[in-house]
Amino acid sequence: MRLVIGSDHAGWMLKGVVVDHIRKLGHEVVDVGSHDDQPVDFPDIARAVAARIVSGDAVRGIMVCGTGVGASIAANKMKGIRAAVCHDVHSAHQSVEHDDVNVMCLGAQIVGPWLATDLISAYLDARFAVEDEDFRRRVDKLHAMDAEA
Ligand SMILES: O=C(CO)[C@H](O)[C@H](O)[C@H](O)COP(=O)(O)O
Repeated sequence: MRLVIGSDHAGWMLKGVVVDHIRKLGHEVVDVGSHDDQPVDFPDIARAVAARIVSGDAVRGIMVCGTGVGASIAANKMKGIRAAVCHDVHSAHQSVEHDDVNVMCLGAQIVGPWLATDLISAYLDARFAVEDEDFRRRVDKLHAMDAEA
């Protein structure tokens, strides 16, 4: 899978761990920064991550900030993005299976590298249950909300 990943200054160190893990799993990574601890605004990076998905350049994304919260708020402003903070393994896979989440957000101030790699594995192994009528209908309603906005 081709993935896009981004972080702000609070998340860039964990982003390095995440990128290494994703590559070890055999996925391709587009890294849109940050590459150091110089302060940057998470909405700018979230926009860059989201844009790659909306354009079709990447299938899914991962965004790391201090808490994951700002990243998810910002990414969800972009049409076609379903972003969620996932700090437990169940949410990391169910958010894809039921809700077709396409940007997982992590908080580097909340999760350590070991949990982060488990979360990434669960997220990347998961597939949207497109055959389930209820899940499909709910996600279609999200698409409709995007179209209305
Ligand atoms: O967690 C975040 C947003 O939800 C950000 O990554 C920052 O950590 C947070 O906004 C704090 O900002 P600061 O410039 O690092 O003090």
